[in-house]
Amino acid sequence: MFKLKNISFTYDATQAPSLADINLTITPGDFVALMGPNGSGKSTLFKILTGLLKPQTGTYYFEDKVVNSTDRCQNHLHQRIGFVFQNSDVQLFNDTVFEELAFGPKQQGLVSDAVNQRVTDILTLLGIEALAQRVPYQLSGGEQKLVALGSVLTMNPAVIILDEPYNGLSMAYQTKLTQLLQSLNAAGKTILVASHNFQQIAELANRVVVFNAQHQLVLDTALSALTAPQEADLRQL
Ligand SMILES: Nc1ncnc2c1ncn2[C@@H]1O[C@H](COP(=O)(O)OP(=O)(O)OP(=O)(O)O)[C@@H](O)[C@H]1O
Repeated sequence: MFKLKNISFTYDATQAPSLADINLTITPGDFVALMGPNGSGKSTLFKILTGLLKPQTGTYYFEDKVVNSTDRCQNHLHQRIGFVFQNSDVQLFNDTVFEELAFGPKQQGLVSDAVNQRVTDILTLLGIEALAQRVPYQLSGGEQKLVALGSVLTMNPAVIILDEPYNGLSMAYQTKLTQLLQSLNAAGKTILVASHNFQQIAELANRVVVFNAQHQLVLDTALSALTAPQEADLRQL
């Protein structure tokens, strides 16, 4: 599904790369956790995968095609990949939560009844029906995170990428999110999650990819194959 070959990315030519020579393959149905210290490059990788940033070197393949900057290619990424940002407020721009969740399916060309049904289903699934007519930017951080997730789910993407999705969520919603992501993965969705919380990761993912402070990918393994010292290191992140 995703294949990265020797990808490097630098925000500023005067600085060291934020991602250094990354090779990574992700297959459909994978549930991958990205871990690593602050600033190691996890969000940068997500922005490359979603087409928001273009790597200076290396090749990025999505569904066996080289990703380039053409509108067609970018639209394809946008249709197939849903991205819940670390700061959800940056991705909410509609006047109501209902409109926020309706925006994606409308763009996909769904008729009005189908859009309304999808939005209602996702509001119910997330337990946020009471927020439907609220203004997104006036919501709490946790509420905004749920709305951002909802706006991704209404598009029914094949891949769901979540950057630190548990931040700001109450315990009840953390549990709900874990169950939801498990059921989405069981239904065939490919899921990538960045988190610093090994405990949460261990309940979810089947694979862990780890970056170091030098922005290199230093470990890529099944969670079940982690050694005790590796697990102890991940619990410190
Ligand atoms: N817009 C930007 N301009 C310049 N440098 C940036 C920018 N965004 C990120 N960086 C730098 O790129 C590196 C990787 O940052 P990134 O946000 O990808 O890390 P991260 O692993 O997601 O961190 P965290 O766990 O803190 O969220 C860091 O050194 C960061 O300072």
